[in-house]
Amino acid sequence: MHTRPTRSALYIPGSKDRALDKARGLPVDVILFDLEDAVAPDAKIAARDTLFAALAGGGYGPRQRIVRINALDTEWGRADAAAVAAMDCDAILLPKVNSTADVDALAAFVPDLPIWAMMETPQGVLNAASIAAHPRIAGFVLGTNDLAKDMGSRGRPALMMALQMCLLAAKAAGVVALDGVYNAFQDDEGLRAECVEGRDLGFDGKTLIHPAQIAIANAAFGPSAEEIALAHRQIAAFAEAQAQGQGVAVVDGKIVENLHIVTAKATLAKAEAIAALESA
Ligand SMILES: CC(C)(COP(=O)(O)OP(=O)(O)OC[C@H]1O[C@@H](n2cnc3c(N)ncnc32)[C@H](O)[C@@H]1OP(=O)(O)O)[C@@H](O)C(=O)NCCC(=O)NCCSC(=O)C[C@H](O)C(=O)O
Ligand SMILES: [Mg+2]
Repeated sequence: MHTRPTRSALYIPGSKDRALDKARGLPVDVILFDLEDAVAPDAKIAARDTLFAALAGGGYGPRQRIVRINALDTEWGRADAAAVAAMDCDAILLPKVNSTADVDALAAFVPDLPIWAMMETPQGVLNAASIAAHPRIAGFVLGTNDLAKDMGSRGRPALMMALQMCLLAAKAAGVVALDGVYNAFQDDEGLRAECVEGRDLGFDGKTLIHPAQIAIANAAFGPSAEEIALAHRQIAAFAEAQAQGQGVAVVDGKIVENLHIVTAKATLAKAEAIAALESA
């Protein structure tokens, strides 16, 4: 189980001082400092220095700091990787990962940092299982815009098989899986519905493009008060059943077996980790 909360992961353009500064006070679990698509081509080289200085300045607290570089086959990718290796961050995010060869290539530049993979190409999705199992991979981020572009598809239902293939691969390998962004950043109801859907599919959190999206993702991907209360009741009922020599308890008319207790304990551990993060 992953212990650090990843309910919300906000992309921040690595070129924008104001947004980089604003992020220090945002209640987000993960910051995705972007050198790729959020940065215009003529600003990419300067963005490396801007981001290096922002990270060196600190102030991001317990949030996970992950830097997305440009792909290694672009004119910026290799220099980005070398620059990120010297930055004060928690992980590096590689876009458009097609296979483990891409991960190996990046690993040569950054011997120490955990690597996260953007899953956003048809080839990458088909190779999801081997990419997730790569020993340097710590997480998947779904790139639903690029994937839809490459697929020539429209709408989230058309991507569902790809999302689930990436999820299966991530779960089998025990790495984090974050859902793609919701582009209509002023549509709260649409975002909420997509967060709930992503949570129910099994994603660990949602990638975001605007600070106004954070609270919605945090609420959807964090355990609710009802879920926490139910977990306590399941654990207590199961302990009582066991004390009476039973292997099954009943709570709210539903059976509770050992496997449900594993989930209940995971819910409580997640709630504790979120509380610790929010009080840090
Ligand atoms: C989407 C935006 C362009 C909207 O910008 P803007 O109109 O300026 O927003 P606001 O005026 O509402 O901003 C209010 C304040 O919030 C700050 N802000 C805005 N966005 C961010 C952010 N992402 N992080 C931190 N702070 C942010 C503004 O500076 C304002 O602050 P203040 O001036 O103090 O009031 C904009 O939100 C934006 O650029 N978002 C990021 C876009 C991005 O990162 N895109 C790339 C990642 S998504 C992707 O690549 C998908 C994937 O690869 C795929 O294939 O699917
Ligand atoms: Mg993309």
